[in-house]
Amino acid sequence: MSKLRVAVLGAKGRIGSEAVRAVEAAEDMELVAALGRGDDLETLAVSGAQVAVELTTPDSVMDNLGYCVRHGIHAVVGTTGWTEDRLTQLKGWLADSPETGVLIAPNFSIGAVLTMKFAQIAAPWFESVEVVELHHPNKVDAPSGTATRTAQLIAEARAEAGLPAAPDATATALDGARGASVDGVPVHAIRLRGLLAHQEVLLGGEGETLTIRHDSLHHRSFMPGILLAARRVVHAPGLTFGLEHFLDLSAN
Ligand SMILES: NC(=O)c1ccc[n+]([C@@H]2O[C@H](COP(=O)([O-])OP(=O)(O)OC[C@H]3O[C@@H](n4cnc5c(N)ncnc54)[C@H](O)[C@@H]3O)[C@@H](O)[C@H]2O)c1
Ligand SMILES: O=C(O)C1=N[C@H](C(=O)O)CCC1
Repeated sequence: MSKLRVAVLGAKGRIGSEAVRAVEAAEDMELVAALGRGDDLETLAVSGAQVAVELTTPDSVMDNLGYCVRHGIHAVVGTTGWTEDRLTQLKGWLADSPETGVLIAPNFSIGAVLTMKFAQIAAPWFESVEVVELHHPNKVDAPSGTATRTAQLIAEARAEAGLPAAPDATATALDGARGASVDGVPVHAIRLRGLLAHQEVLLGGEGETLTIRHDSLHHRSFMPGILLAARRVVHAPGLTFGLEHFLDLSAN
């Protein structure tokens, strides 16, 4: 059987360099290109890449995806910084290239995907909820893409259940003391040397609290999700947002 031809963009970065090793080690894949900042995107077409794994920076991702979609190269995207405007632009490009698939995953680690799912399930049952994300201090965006997505899913679940805003009597606060509000859910971002990527979802009701915590301790935690996504995205035209759509998360 022919191998899946995979390229990595951001190949010298923290997660990109790990992805290069993971693709090289995968028996059903061939690493056909490994691009860093300033490298010629034409390499992707010339190398015959079927899937580009995009792990660069929020200022580079749109140009890279524009190229991939124009050339019918499927993409698996871990880069953060997604806004409604960016998603609308990407969907427009995909409409002109209907056989191309793009998977955007706020987080590729299975534990983080499950954290989001568990938080979504728990959200309607608790009065209070806050999200704390903790990352290495070289991270350029805050809050993390994972925390933003987690808060959006929680807010949707609370709205569907008809829950009012969480109780909060704060009358005076220093700017930032109550975190950033993502759809009404407070999100707090910690940056600390020694950390990689961690998240806590804190839920509270009368007389009880529930804490859902996930820790990525090594960039290897993201690799099974990236490889799975690369295998699946070639069969999933259009935009898929969230790795959970490529996993069967239904409980037996
Ligand atoms: N979804 C996930 O599971 C997940 C996990 C970890 C990191 N991330 C995200 O991935 C991105 C990269 O994270 P990182 O920690 O590896 O950052 P990093 O700064 O270590 O790596 C980014 C790399 O991309 C390169 N780059 C920038 N523009 C480029 C371009 N146009 N073409 C090719 N390469 C380019 C940079 O030179 C750098 O080497 C961030 O947005 C981060 O939040 C996502
Ligand atoms: O290290 C990073 O940067 C990470 N970024 C993603 C995010 O913003 O959620 C995923 C976790 C690691």
